[in-house]
Amino acid sequence: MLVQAHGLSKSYPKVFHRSDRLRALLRLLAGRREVDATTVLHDINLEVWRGQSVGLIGENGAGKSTLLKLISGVLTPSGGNVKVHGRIGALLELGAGFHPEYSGRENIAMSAALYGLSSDEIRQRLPEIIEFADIGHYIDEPVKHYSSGMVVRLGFAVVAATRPDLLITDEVLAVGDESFQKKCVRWIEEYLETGGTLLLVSHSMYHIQKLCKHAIWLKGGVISAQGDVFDVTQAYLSYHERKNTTQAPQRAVVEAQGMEFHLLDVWLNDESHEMPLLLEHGEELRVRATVHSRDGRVPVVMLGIARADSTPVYGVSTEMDGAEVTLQSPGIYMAEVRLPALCLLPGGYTVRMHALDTEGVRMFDTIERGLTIRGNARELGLVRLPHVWITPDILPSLSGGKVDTTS
Ligand SMILES: Nc1ncnc2c1ncn2[C@@H]1O[C@H](COP(=O)(O)OP(=O)(O)OP(=O)(O)O)[C@@H](O)[C@H]1O
Repeated sequence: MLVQAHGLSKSYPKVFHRSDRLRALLRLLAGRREVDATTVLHDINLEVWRGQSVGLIGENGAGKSTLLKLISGVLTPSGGNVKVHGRIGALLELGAGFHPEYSGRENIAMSAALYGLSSDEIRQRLPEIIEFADIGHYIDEPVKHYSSGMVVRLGFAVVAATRPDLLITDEVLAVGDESFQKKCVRWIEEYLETGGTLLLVSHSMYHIQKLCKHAIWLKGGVISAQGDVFDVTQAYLSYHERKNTTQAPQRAVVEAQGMEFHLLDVWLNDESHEMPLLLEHGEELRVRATVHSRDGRVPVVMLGIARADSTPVYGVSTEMDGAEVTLQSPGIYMAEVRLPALCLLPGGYTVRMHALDTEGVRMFDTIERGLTIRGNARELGLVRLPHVWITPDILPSLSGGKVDTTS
């Protein structure tokens, strides 16, 4: 086991207002040491095994960064304890660990030394780290002149070169540009394939699902759910869906218009209204979406089907199938996918179309439509799978060759 946390908690003193500070000072002067505190993490029990990839999700202020800082030793717990049996590579706050006055090159040397690389190793790996960071002549400029993206590039390049036992990253993928994100995702995938362990904080469920097999949902400083990444992210997303239905709907529309890839509309069998589409079991489903691309780049479009209780059924994208989207007018693309003889069992489903960037890495927009499959079926589950019962009457024909399956 790589990480073991027992009853971990963290409190911060309550000193948000001037009056809080004054009260704290008066207490100290009166010889009382205890101060009012807010507990932001309560009784966290956690185990991470070697080779696991764990996503940490939750709303703003849920305590994700605090938990990562406790695990990486940047903060000390107020209660409980955490043990890490291995070398940690942590990408936490932007630029933490870099000296602003020194150049990128000098900072690489200092950070790599802190990670335990010898001066020979640093000299050997420097070109590879500089190549990974790929920030051109800025490598010899002081870090204080860097953009946030450049700082992340430098940080990731150093951590990648040191290949830690446990990689801890906090929203790193959200800062870099698309090509760097892609490079980081590829590096993390390779790192995991070769036995690495990952603890990743991200607000992007796409990245969490792509890189992690397990997930932990932190809510108000306690673990609300943990387990299989799809179960936990689905539970988290449906919690948000329920929450958002009680909020003003205009917000989503306004936000969507500022997006790089914005879904204009989604049609199920040529219908685009809010009412669920009614379909007989075994009929064809056609799903069409139009996407506005702010700078004209070609989007990746993804289709997802889930049962009404959020159980995922199927997901596929134009990128996975190597399918092209159609340019309709400047900046407007259309994607259509047809599912002949849809084998979903009768019930309520949600069809989702997602707009992603050209690389299929970042998800920008989602539109959902309801789908009701009608029909009489006593079978259980989500889909009707082709199958055959081996009955006495067809048994003799088995020796002759293949058996036809019913569908
Ligand atoms: N140094 C600090 N002093 C006081 N309170 C703090 C401090 N750092 C964090 N907090 C509080 O602790 C809570 C958890 O913060 P944390 O940064 O861990 O959340 P998070 O889940 O990472 O949020 P986000 O998604 O916004 O990054 C928040 O309410 C925050 O205001």
